[in-house]
Amino acid sequence: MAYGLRRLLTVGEASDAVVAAPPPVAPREVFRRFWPYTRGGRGWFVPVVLFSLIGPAIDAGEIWLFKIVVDDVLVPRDLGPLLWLAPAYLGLVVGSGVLGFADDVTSTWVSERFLLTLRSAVFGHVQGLSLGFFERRRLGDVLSRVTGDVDSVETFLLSGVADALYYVIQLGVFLGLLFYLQWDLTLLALAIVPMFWGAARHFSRLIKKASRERRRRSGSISAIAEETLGNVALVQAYNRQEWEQRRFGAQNLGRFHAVMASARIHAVYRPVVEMIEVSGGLAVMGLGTWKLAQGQLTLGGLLVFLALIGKLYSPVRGLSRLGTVFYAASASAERIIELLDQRPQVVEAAGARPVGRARGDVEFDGVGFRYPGTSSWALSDVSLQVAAGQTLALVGASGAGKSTVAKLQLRFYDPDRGAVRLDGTDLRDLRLSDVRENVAVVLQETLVFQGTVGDNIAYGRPEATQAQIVAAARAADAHDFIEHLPQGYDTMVGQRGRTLSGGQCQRLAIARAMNRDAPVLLLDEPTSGLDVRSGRRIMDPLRRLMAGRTTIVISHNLLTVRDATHIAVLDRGRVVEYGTHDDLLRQGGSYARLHRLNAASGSAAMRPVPS
Ligand SMILES: Nc1ncnc2c1ncn2[C@@H]1O[C@H](COP(=O)(O)OP(=O)(O)OP(=O)(O)O)[C@@H](O)[C@H]1O
Repeated sequence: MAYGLRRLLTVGEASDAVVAAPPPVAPREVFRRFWPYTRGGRGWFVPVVLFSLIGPAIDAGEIWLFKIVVDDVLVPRDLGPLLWLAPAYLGLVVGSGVLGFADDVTSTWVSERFLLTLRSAVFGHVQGLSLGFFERRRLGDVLSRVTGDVDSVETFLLSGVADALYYVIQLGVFLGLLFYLQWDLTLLALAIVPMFWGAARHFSRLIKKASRERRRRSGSISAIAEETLGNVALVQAYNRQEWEQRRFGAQNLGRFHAVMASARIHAVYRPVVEMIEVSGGLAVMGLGTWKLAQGQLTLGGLLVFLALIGKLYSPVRGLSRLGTVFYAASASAERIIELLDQRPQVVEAAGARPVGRARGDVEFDGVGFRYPGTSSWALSDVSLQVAAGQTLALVGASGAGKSTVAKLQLRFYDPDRGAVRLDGTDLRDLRLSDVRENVAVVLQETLVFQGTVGDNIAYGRPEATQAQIVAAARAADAHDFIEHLPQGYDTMVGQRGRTLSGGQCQRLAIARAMNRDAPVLLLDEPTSGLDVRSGRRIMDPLRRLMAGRTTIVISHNLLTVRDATHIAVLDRGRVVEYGTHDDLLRQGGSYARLHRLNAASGSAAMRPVPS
């Protein structure tokens, strides 16, 4: 029997959850962390407390009137007192209705205000984290925390506390009345309270465990759904639907088990509480009937006493249930705290200098960099110099470190050794937003947002006028195709530009960079993914974009590379060749070898392989 019960209350914590559980946090710490977010709604705490005081008083009044009805109307069979009792009773009911309305509206306002502040704060915090965080974490889980877990924190901090207060006041009022009526019967009724607490303590621990598991599984479900649906083309092309379905199913089943465990625990807990309550009630009824027989108590007195006991148990039960609710909510609070505790790896220095518009001199000076949590150097001892207006082309095998150079230039990461400089100043001494203000990017995978074509071009400079947007589009050779879209610049483009072709997306990205008009330009394989014709087609717009700007171009397209002032060949994080196109041809190294190969095959594309 004991074994069966233990199995019934077991919460399985399987190790296959996609998302790890956060470290536990003490309730006091949860309060300390979230209390500041109640600012702005605290003025309303006073009326909420006041309503909690009046509510039980009205309840007690109603019960007291009931006693008078029994003793003065029913027992003597006299209608007289009903003339004042009826309006008094109605008055109390109306009062309680008005109070209930005010209480509902204010407490919802306070709770929702808190949620409004907290959710925005969590979103703002997550947005401010460094790229490294997003490269390590599962986006779906982060989303589930911002949307789902935030709600539970409210229970912990506000509605839970308000309910607790309400129950304590109810307890005080009813206990006072009970002691006033019959102190010995009250003591007997209270004998069960320690049993309540014991049961609540035991069960709340189990419930917390189940809730933690449930939230973790919910995070895993969102993570898999986000990954699968976000890459639906890949999933379908490789017929991985069934595999993804199984992966999703496993987490879904994990959540099901966690919810079932929680339901079983609650289902056992409820009758346990009821049993304790009924035994208390029966004991009181026994002693009460004996007192009635002895003439020490009127019938009205006994009925009122029993009604009050019923009322008394409700806050006791409520308080013990609240314990379990608290524990369940704290599982979510832990997930939010873990998110809030993440610090951006890239932070702005205290006395960071504003830059304004930079000249555009870029320098990598003995840069060494390892991605957090990895042991190999993605870049080691990389020194590069690009004077304002010049172009540096980076070539190298896949994984050589080309994109890492771009990430350091944008200060998505800081180098572990050496320094990256803009106009001679270490990026770490400059204002972060200014560093990025001075760089425009065109990436391999073009990022197109849900919105109109015009909005997408204006993304980097929202204050741009329509004329500026059109000028940027013309320079990017995008104006013609935009004009042919159903609503021109007002045509909506889907997320990630699914409604545009690769070349069109790329020209949109060039227009966006053009509109941004930054002195430094980062082009990360802007022609990759395009066929030869589309690739050639964006060369002219690219050249127009590069004119007068410092450009770092990562490319295996010979046309872009040849134009560059300098070319650096990267191999396993090191610069192995550096010079102009002609220098490198003369040196006869891997660049020259590739160039010969390309010339022989007549192809414009080149991708050096490590020799
Ligand atoms: N977020 C990351 N965390 C850990 N390691 C990373 C991360 N991004 C890149 N790396 C590693 O750093 C090295 C350099 O990667 P990088 O993306 O800079 O290469 P790349 O030359 O741009 O390659 P490609 O031409 O394929 O885009 C690789 O070994 C890669 O595995």
